[in-house]
Amino acid sequence: MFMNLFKAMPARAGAFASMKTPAQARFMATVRQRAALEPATFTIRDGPMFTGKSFGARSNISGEAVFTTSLVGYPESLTDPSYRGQILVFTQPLIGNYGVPSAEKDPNGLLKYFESPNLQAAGVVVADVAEQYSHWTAVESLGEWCAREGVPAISGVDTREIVTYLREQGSSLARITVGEEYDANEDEAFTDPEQIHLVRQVSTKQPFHISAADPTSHVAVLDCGVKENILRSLVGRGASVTVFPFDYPIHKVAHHFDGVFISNGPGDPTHCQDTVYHLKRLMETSQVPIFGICLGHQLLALAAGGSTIKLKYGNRAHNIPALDLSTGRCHITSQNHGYAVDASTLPSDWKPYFVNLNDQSNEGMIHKSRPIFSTQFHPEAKGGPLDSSYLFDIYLDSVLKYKNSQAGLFPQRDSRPSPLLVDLLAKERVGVQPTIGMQNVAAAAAAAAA
Ligand SMILES: NC(=O)CC[C@H](N)C(=O)O
Repeated sequence: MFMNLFKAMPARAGAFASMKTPAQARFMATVRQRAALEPATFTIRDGPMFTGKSFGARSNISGEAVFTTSLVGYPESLTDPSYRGQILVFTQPLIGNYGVPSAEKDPNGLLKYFESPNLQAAGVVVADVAEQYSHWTAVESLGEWCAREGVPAISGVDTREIVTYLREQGSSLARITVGEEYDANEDEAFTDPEQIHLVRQVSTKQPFHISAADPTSHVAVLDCGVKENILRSLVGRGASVTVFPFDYPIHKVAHHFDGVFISNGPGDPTHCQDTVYHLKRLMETSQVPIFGICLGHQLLALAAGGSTIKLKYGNRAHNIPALDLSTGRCHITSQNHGYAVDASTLPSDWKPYFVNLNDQSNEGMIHKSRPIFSTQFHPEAKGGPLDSSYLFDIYLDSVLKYKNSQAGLFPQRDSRPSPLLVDLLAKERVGVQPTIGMQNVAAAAAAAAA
């Protein structure tokens, strides 16, 4: 709609020249800004090329093109480390109308509005970007944010056609090029994120600690690219968390904790063989309750002896029905994944916990006799439905039970983190490099300052 208006602008510009109200002035400013936008192309390898307008960073990138059908939550999705290396295509045609919030932190030191400190997706594709935004939390537009973070973004393309293609061909490598047209039909023009250890890029390099206000338990979190709302969901329910790098030998420290949690994260789960081994050893040597989400679910399944598969185009949406096989109740769930656990490979002491009612893919598993379970969907869902957030309550109930049972068995045991350790540990992710785009922005700034 806006694009059509834009096309009509040159003929009508004179008619607006005498407008005076602030709203009209803002409108004119937007139109002028849009007129200044550079052309950009979105090219799918061995597929079609789409021409539109750049509204983000002036750089070229490639990555795996995936699509989400979520209607809201673009600041959360774009800062979700699970999207590292991916070009995110939004099927919701108008994106950006409520702007982008700040990196403000809550009283626990966790980001209030983002899922990680930086924009994680490699690129952004929308049909129609809103340059005018309005929301009480907004501090900048989607375009300003993408430009500041070094992430290219393209609008004015037919996302229906892109998604139809991706649904038929499956997730594909693609490229965003800003400026004049570019022949990207050469293999070297496309980086395949599947060849990159993405979890290593997004995981904290050193442990960090977040204390709950009035802690009742202490949980060890394996950070494979943890979403901030997972930490909020644990800390908000009274669990202090110590967050470890994804390859930390968690089985060696688990006896200091009341529970272990395995986070979401980007890429192929089979890249994380160290984590899989540590989880296997953890389940052999400890009775500690374990909960895994998304990549965490896939890693736990690999550690249990199961296997994972790559889905044709994945599930990325906020309204996917998942049936709880233990209760027969269906939950509407938030999802973002390209891989799935092959439920037929689960060993006999495990059973499927949830199943996807759209495509019958596995949505979770649960141990038959121990407090260990995991879900493919996101019970912490931000944005998205909160139907399944009760799983955090179930997990933390088992954490408290375990804590009390251990106190009975080992009266000297104290799982509270030592004040000295809490003091020494960082309070946020350590040494995580932002996306390549952001690194380019930082390098350019350093070069300009030199
Ligand atoms: N959100 C996630 O943790 C994604 C898991 C994994 N990278 C996948 O795409 O399946």
